[in-house]
Amino acid sequence: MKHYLSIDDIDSIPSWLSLAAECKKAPLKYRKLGEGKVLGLLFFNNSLRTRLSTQKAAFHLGMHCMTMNFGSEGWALEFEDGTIMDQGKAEHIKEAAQVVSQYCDVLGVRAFASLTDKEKDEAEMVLNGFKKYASIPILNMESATGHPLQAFADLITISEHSQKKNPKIVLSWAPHPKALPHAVANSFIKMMGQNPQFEFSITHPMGYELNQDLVQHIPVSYDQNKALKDADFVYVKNWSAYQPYGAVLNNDPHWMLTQDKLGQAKFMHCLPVRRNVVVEDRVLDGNNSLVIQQANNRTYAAQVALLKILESL
Ligand SMILES: NCCC[C@H](NC(=O)CCC(=O)O)C(=O)O
Ligand SMILES: NC(=O)OP(=O)(O)O
Repeated sequence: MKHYLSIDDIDSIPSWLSLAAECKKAPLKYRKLGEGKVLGLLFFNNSLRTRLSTQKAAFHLGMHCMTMNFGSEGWALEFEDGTIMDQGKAEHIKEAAQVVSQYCDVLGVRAFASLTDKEKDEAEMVLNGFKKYASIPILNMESATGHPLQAFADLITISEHSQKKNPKIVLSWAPHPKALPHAVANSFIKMMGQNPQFEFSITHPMGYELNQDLVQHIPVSYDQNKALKDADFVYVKNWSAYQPYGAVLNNDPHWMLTQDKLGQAKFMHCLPVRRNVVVEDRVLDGNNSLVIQQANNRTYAAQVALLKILESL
């Protein structure tokens, strides 16, 4: 039984990429594989793309899909062991995960970072709670520390649009009114770092350093203009500070991505994006924006991950 919890669960990036291309060309080719199988999707947070693209991927594979907005419709879950449950939490993860495992063959879970409790977030309390107590494979649909379906869709998009063998790819922080998780940036840097042919770097204001265990030797610049020079792909994302955890330190509007800064590069963002805060209209409405293609590739990223899981059952 295989899970898709992080991009470390990809056994071979080239073979996943070619399978994604195959699924994109002939989406129904593997429709027998999931026949009679049920995919359960539990959302503890909002979603447009992940919910619909994963359902579409399941449809392509012949699976039946059951989706629940768990955060608003499920019983509030307790994750700690040995708690006296006389407060707000009505159900323990131990029962919930085992019960769901009887109804489903594969389980997708979306559970963002709290951004208040670093220890629980880093321990992936919700995702790993389901992994521990469910008896079926788990698909990460954005957890506290990673968004591996997004990162794989981003890699598909870059491979489709790259004119060069060694494209220059820059991840740039941008302002945002809210404190946002690190998950998208974390999985993206991990994915880019695994491809030595990419000339990859990160730019953000001082204080927005990401988890050093993931950044490792990837070059980081505090000078956005310098970092973006001659880039082929500019991936924009806001994240809150990692230290102090979850803080919004700086909302300098000068970090918004403009057409002038983008130049000839392709623009990428996972969406949803706040126009004229994160990126100006001209970029999103221009010919160099890949955001719609990225969202389309979410279907094939999910399809490959589900296909690999189904093959392992
Ligand atoms: N799944 C893609 C991104 C989800 C989330 N963004 C958000 O919550 C944006 C919400 C807002 O703009 O209000 C994030 O950054 O991890
Ligand atoms: N990019 C992404 O995961 O979008 P949703 O949050 O809408 O699913």
